[in-house]
Amino acid sequence: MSDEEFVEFQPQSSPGGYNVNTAVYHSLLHLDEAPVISTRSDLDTATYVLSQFPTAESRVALIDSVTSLRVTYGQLSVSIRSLACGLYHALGVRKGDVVFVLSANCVLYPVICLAVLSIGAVITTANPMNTESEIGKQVRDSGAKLAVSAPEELQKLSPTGIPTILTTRSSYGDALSVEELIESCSESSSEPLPKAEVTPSDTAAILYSSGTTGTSKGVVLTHSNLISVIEILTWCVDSTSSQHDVFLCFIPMFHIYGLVFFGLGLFRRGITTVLMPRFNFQSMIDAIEKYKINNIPAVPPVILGLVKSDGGSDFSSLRRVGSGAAPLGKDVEEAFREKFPWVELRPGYGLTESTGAATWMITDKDAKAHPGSCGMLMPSFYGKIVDVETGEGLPPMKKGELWLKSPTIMKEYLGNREATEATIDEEGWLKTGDLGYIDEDGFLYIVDRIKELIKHNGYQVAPAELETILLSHTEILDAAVIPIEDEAAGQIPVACVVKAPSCELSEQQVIQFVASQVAPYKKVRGVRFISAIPRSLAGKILRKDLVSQFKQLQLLSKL
Ligand SMILES: CC(C)(COP(=O)(O)OP(=O)(O)OC[C@H]1O[C@@H](n2cnc3c(N)ncnc32)[C@H](O)[C@@H]1OP(=O)(O)O)[C@@H](O)C(=O)NCCC(=O)NCCSC(=O)/C=C/c1ccc(O)cc1
Repeated sequence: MSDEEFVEFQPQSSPGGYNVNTAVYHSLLHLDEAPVISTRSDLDTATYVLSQFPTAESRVALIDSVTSLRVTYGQLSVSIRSLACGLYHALGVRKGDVVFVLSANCVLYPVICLAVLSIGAVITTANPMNTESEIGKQVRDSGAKLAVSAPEELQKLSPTGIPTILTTRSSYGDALSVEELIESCSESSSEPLPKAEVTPSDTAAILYSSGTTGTSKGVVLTHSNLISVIEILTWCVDSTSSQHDVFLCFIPMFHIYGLVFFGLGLFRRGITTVLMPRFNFQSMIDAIEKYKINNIPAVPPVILGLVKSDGGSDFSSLRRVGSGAAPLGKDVEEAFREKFPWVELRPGYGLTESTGAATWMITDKDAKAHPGSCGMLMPSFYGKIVDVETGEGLPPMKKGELWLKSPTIMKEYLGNREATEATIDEEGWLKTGDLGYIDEDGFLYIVDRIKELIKHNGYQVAPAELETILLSHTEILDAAVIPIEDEAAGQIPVACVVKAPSCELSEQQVIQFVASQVAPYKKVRGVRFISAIPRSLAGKILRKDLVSQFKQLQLLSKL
C-alpha cells in the first residue's frame, strides 16, 4: 500500500479509524505542525534538539536528586558542544563510529548522547547491571570503537580491550573522563567542528531488544526515527499542558523509554527534570516531596508501589503519571485512580523497535472511559490487527496480532537480515508479537503476547538466552524458561528442567548457576523438574502448555 492511499483516508468516516477497504487503522490524532523530517533532509537529532533549547539559559534542565547539583540549559548546551569537540579532536571519533555508553542515569548521560549524535557518531547503551560477558557480547556485536563508562563499571569493560573514557574523574586508574574533556575542549579553545553531514536515514542509535524471539539483537534507529519520536513527545507535552511540569526521572536512559524522554526529547520544551541515579521507593517519595514533582513517566511496578504506599507522604504536587514498558493491570489502574483522584494516569504502549511510544492516552477522560486500554495510535502511526491464522486484517473489537507502521519504525536488526525480514514485512509493517484489539473509538487493548519475551519490572528477559545457559550445565538434558505472573514484578522467569538420570541437582543450584552468569533482573526465580519439555512437530517449545501445567500445580498446592 502506498503512502498516498494512507493520506486519502478520512478518519471520521469509519469507527476507530478503521478503513474497511484496506483493513488499516489510522491515527485519530494529528501533529499540530507538519513533520519536520518531511521538509529537512540535512537534520540530525542533536541539531534538532539543541536548536529548540529555551532562550533563558539560566533555566534549570536537570537536578541530581542525591547531590542537589543543578544544571542549567546554558551549561548543558556548552557541555554538549565542548564534549563534541573533545570526542572529535582529542579522541578522533568520526561519523558512523559507535560509542558504547555504560552508566546508570546521571546528569552527564544526556550530554554524552547529544554530543555523540552531534558529530554523526552512533550511541549504543547497556544496562550497567549486565555481567561482564553480556557487556562483552554487546561491545563486539555493535562494533563499538569507544566506550564511556561510569567509574564503578570500568572493570566490566576491561576484558573487551575497547578504548574507554570515564564519565567522571575517579581514583579508578588514570583513564580520561568526560568531565575533563568538557573542561579542556571548550568550543572557543578548539578548532571548529566540521559539519557532520548527517542525513535523517543515517544510523543514530543501536539499542538492544530480543524482539519476538531468540536472544538480544541490535535495534538500528536512525536520526529520522529519533526526530520523529521527539516530535511526537513534544506534541504529547503540549497536548497535556505539561510544559511547566517538574518531571522525575528514574526510568533508565539506557532503554528507549528513558532515552527519548530524558536523554533527548524533553529538553525541546525547556522542562526541568529531577534525576534519580538509582531507583529506591523511599527516595522517590522524598524527591516528590522535596522538589514538588508534577510528572512521572513510570512503569507498572512503581504504580503498584504507589497504590500500596502508606499514608503520610505529601503527593499533592503530582499531576500526571505515565505508564509504559509493561502492561498496567486494570485493577491497579482503578486502585490508583481511587487513591490519587487528582492525578492523571496515562498508560501507553511502545517497543524499542518503534523507538518507544506507539499508543497513548491523550486525555484523562478517555483513560477513565476506556479502562484497560493503553490509548490511541500516536500521530503518524498506522495499525493493523492481523488474524494469526489467516493473515487477514481485522475490524474493531476483533483480536489479532498488532502490526505498526510509522516514521519511527526501526531500520533493521543489526547484521541480522533473517530476524529483520521476520519482523518487518515488505510494506514496512512491524509485527509486534503482541495480541490485542482496537475498539470502535480507536483505543488499543493488549490482551496477550505471542512473542516469547518475559517482562520483569519492565525489563526484557529473553527465554532463549536463559535456556542456552541452562543447557550448558552438564547435568541438564533439556530446559525451557516460561513467564509466571507476579503481582509486584509483572512476570518472573521460571525454569522447567529435565535433569540427567540419577543426578542430585537441586532447585537452588540451578538458580545459582544461572544467577552467576546474568544480570540480576534475568535470574530464574523458580525451577520445576519435569520429565520432558513439550515441543511442536517443528521442535518449538510449547511454552503455553508449560505455563498452564505450572498454574495447575500452583492451584493444587493451594488446596
Ligand atoms: C524502577 C524499577 C521498576 C525497579 O527498580 P529496582 O527496585 O531497583 O529493581 P531493578 O529491576 O532495577 O533491580 C533488579 C535487581 O538488581 C539489583 N540491582 C540493582 N542495582 C544494581 C547494581 N547496580 N548492581 C547489581 N545489582 C543491582 C537489585 O538488588 C535487584 O535484585 P533482586 O532483588 O534479585 O531483584 C526498575 O526495574 C525500572 O526502572 N524498570 C523500567 C525498565 C524500563 O524502563 N523499561 C523500558 C524498556 S523500553 C519500553 O518498553 C518502552 C515502552 C514505552 C511505552 C510507552 C511509552 O509512552 C513510551 C515507551
